[in-house]
Amino acid sequence: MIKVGIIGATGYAGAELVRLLLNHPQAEIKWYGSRSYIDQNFADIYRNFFELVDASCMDDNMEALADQVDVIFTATPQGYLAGVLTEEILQKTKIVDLSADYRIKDVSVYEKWYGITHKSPQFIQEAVYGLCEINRNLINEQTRLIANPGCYTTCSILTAYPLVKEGLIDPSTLIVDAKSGTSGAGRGAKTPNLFCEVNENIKAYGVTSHRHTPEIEEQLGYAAGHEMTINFTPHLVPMNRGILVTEYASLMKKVTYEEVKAVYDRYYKDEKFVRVLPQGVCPETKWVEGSNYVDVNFVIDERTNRIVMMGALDNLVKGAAGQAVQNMNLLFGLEEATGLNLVPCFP
Ligand SMILES: NC(=O)C1=CN([C@@H]2O[C@H](COP(=O)(O)OP(=O)(O)OC[C@H]3O[C@@H](n4cnc5c(N)ncnc54)[C@H](OP(=O)(O)O)[C@@H]3O)[C@@H](O)[C@H]2O)C=CC1
Ligand SMILES: CC(=O)N[C@@H](CCC(=O)OP(=O)(O)O)C(=O)O
Repeated sequence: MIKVGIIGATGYAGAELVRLLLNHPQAEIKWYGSRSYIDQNFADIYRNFFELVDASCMDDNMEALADQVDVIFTATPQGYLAGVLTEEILQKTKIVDLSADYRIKDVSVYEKWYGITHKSPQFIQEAVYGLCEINRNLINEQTRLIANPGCYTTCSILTAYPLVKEGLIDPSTLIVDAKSGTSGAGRGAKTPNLFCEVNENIKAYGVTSHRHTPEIEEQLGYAAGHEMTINFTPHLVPMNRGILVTEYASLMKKVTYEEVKAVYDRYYKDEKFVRVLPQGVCPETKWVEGSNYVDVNFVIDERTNRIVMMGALDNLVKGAAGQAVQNMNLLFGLEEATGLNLVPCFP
């Protein structure tokens, strides 16, 4: 059994990790880390775990935890892991970080967009960007630190990746319009996320300044083979879970539906968690909810010579905890989908 510790188990992403790991045949949760609920029953905080979890919340002492577990998931705010990570910890245990601390290779870019000083940039180069469909060859039993991609970025990157990589679209024209349910903002109380602010409403935020912009640019830039600059506009919508992205770009040449479909199929036909939908079917968040799937599709607009690419995923599963478990499986040489055979739920 893989012994697991979760720092930030009491947050939305951490609690989703608990839900997934309870069903994982080879993982055992040893540590439910918290900051505000130390010594309280975990199942008193999230009553969906009543009679399923019999454990109290522990503190966030990474040094003590590293002696006891094989892997630590940090589902904590930006800057937390960078502030506590040491070489000693990494020598004892593996880490899958759900925050953005190690996702961006250029520390000055991280510091500019996040507005915080990175406390341990010496580990940035070592961290592997854990987008399994693209980087699985870099993740193995020797890997110590995974920078788990987040919800908007996973959806945005996987939706456009094949066409950027194949040079079918002009990367300089890419526009990513994204929508998220409110669980994407975490469990902490914030006025813009109160019921009356969100219900019956839809609003853009972080326009031209959202911190996921450089992450998408960096990763799609690797696919393009050169630096990219994009527009990324997130919106908050009155749903619990779900990310929907609609991406627009100019085509480099005239292409048919069949040609583009063949490209998507070439990249994703063997990918269990990426589903390329049939012609004319647009991805919807409700068809991926509770699962580790990303649904993608596209429509060519011959009138404007642009292509519209679409993707949908569950922000807490493929956008966070599910992807983190996928990475854990690779880190321990397990079949990548172990514990992740989750059928989407509806209604
Ligand atoms: N929500 C989502 O859809 C996604 C989130 N993420 C990322 O996952 C991480 C967690 O997000 P989310 O679960 O939404 O956030 P939440 O606000 O719901 O949870 C944050 C967690 O971190 C703990 N925590 C907060 N501050 C500290 C601290 N100083 N020291 C130790 N623990 C602390 C909290 O503990 P306590 O509650 O006990 O105080 C809580 O368990 C973030 O980095 C986020 O960007 C990534 C992808 C998707
Ligand atoms: C709705 C909402 O507020 N969403 C969050 C994204 C949370 C997340 O996924 O952050 P990381 O991918 O960086 O981990 C936001 O826009 O900041």
